Amino acid sequence: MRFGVVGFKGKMGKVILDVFSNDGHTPVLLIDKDEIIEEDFPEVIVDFSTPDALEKTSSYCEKYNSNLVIGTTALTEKHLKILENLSKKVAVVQSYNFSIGINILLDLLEKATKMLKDWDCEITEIHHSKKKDKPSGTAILLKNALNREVKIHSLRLGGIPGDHTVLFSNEGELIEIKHRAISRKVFALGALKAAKFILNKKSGFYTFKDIIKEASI
Ligand SMILES: NC(=O)C1=CN([C@@H]2O[C@H](COP(=O)(O)OP(=O)(O)OC[C@H]3O[C@@H](n4cnc5c(N)ncnc54)[C@H](O)[C@@H]3O)[C@@H](O)[C@H]2O)C=CC1
Ligand SMILES: O=C(O)C1=N[C@H](C(=O)O)C[C@H](O)C1
Repeated sequence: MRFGVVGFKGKMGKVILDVFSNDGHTPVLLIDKDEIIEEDFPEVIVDFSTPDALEKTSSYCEKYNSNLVIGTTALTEKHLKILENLSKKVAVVQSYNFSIGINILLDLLEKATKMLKDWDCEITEIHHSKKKDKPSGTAILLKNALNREVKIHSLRLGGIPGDHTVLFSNEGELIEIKHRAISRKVFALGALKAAKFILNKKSGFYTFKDIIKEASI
């Protein structure tokens, strides 16, 4: 496929370029804060950058009729509205976490929270010191799956790609449900799976959870 990357100079952008190129796909549009390299029209644009880039990303999707995979976190209502409108014209996959493990964990939590409704519950997330947003997008997804008020504890240190733990405890027991991304490649592989999924779709809004359900992982 011909693909574009928004945020191509960033940590995720570089890994996405590597993973997509190694799978035989061709980068034809590269966008970062201060540079645009436009060689051809992309069938899919992948955006792991910053919420401020979204209007530009959306305008490129419209210009080229490109489908969009977006992993950028810290989106507000305004950004979600832009994505909703865009998804009437092209296919959009949006997720705050493109790992398979977290998306399975979301399903498990919906069940666990019902079984453990009288237990205390809190979330911890640990990421590299360069991460700009807090709490992580994934922690917000986990909180939504728990469907109750829970505290999120955020730590920023070193080069950790992404650890998330949900803790349930009563007087005598502690259950820890933990996910660790061992490298950023896992998110790029998820983005590739999403890009292949929407390649020939006309329009619509999807999450990564929809995709792994349909593909049976
Ligand atoms: N959904 C997922 O699975 C994952 C999401 N992320 C998210 O992806 C985003 C990027 O993460 P990193 O690569 O670690 O950050 P980063 O800071 O290393 O890279 C961001 C890139 O975006 C560029 N950028 C800034 N403003 C821009 C603009 N207006 N237009 C175009 N490009 C612009 C920056 O110059 C930089 O190259 C974050 O929101 C992060 O939370 C990260 C990993 C996994
Ligand atoms: O910024 C990151 O690095 C990550 N961001 C996502 C998030 O905010 O949840 C996903 C992953 O944890 C890595």
